[in-house]
Amino acid sequence: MPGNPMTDLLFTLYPWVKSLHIMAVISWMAGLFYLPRLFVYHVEKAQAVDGAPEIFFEMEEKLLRVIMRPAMIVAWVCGLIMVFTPGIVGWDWAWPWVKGAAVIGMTWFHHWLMARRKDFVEGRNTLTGRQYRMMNEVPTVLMVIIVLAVILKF
Ligand code: HEM
Repeated sequence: MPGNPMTDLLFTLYPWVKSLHIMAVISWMAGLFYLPRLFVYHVEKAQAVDGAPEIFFEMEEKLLRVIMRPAMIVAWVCGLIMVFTPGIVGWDWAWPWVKGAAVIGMTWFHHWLMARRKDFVEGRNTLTGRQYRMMNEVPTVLMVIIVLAVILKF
């Protein structure tokens, strides 16, 4: 639809929005990979050292609030702007649906981590280091699915 000012604007912005999307996704993923690792050491090591649990609380809270939440919001906003840019997403293909499902899974995982942080703060964490190590594979698997979906466009 050339000539429509809104469409023209979305086309002009598209490479910039995509760049911002990828920057946000990198930052979000960094936290999604690292926070479960912090939980592993929080469970297994923190009790042995005076003052260590408080340091872990602060690191976990800052990572979620300062890096992960803003990055998730920017990734979603930029992703949705591209979804509404005509001609970018072909809904007849499988990849947008596969990516959409994986991205919802990634967002669920983010909220799962938030809930586990709350458990730590309230002293009612029940998961072991091994369980947190296993949950660390969730964002890895979802990332592989998402990257293959956006690159192969099956
Ligand atoms: C948060 C919700 C998300 C939405 C709504 C979304 C949506 C989109 C859309 C519509 C595109 C444009 C596709 C194209 O230009 O052909 C795109 C590109 C891309 N997305 Fe996402 N995305 C999201 C999250 C993610 C995540 C979590 C990752 C990585 C783990 C990711 C990785 C990418 C990459 C690498 C591209 C560039 C692909 C290319 O060069 O064509 N996205 N995204």
